[in-house]
Amino acid sequence: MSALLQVEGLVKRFGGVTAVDGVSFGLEAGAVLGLIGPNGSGKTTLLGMLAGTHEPTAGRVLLDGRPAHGRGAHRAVRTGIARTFQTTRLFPGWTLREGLRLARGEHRGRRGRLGDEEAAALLGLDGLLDRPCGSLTSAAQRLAMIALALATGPRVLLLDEPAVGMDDEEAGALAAAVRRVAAELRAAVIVVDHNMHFLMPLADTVTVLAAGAVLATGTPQQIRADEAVIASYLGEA
Ligand SMILES: Nc1ncnc2c1ncn2[C@@H]1O[C@H](COP(=O)(O)OP(=O)(O)OP(=O)(O)O)[C@@H](O)[C@H]1O
Repeated sequence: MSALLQVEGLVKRFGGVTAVDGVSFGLEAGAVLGLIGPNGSGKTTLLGMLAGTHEPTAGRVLLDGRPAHGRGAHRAVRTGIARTFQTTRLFPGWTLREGLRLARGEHRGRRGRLGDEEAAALLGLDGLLDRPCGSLTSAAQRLAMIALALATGPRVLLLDEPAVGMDDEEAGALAAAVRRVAAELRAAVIVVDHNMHFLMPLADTVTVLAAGAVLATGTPQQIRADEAVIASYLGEA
């Protein structure tokens, strides 16, 4: 069986800088991939190519065997690839329910869309649907951003440093929410984060980037024991 998401030989150059240098991997529905690596190793640029905001210099992204790269962020969402960002991008005066309505309305007709209560329950935001987003804790705002991404009915969800600024308890709740999203919605999830306490228990597979290329891929246990990974990244993480 071929993977839901197939990434084949992706390259991205910015002038003379090669940010991503021939990255390939496959990801099944319901699986969580952790993407780690030192600052500047190409993680955000790779997510940008998957999310349609960066045109690959070479290579391709296939969703269910069909090309899904280089078509702009809006088309990527329509195709079924949604992302969140390192910074929160919520309208502070809007409630989560209003945000969900907007996100859903923009992508009318997509399959598998979640109801408000269902989205809130998946993310552990029960009871917060009608509060202005600006009044939520920063951890709840990060979960709310994931809810908005889910409202578009993605089959692939890309999370860029979702646990930033969270304490251990908040990061644990986020990890549980991401697992529910993968298991219950059968979404393939890619999580970029520098917080190994959060990411290692969450990920099924971890891919390590160094200087734009894949240094190692394996289970969290294999990655923790990989000497090249420890030398280039985990030793300082
Ligand atoms: N728009 C751009 N123009 C020129 N160079 C860029 C651009 N975006 C990224 N780069 C370069 O590409 C390389 C990879 O950057 P990227 O942001 O993808 O890394 P990262 O692994 O996400 O880093 P971090 O962990 O700090 O977020 C870096 O050398 C960066 O300076």
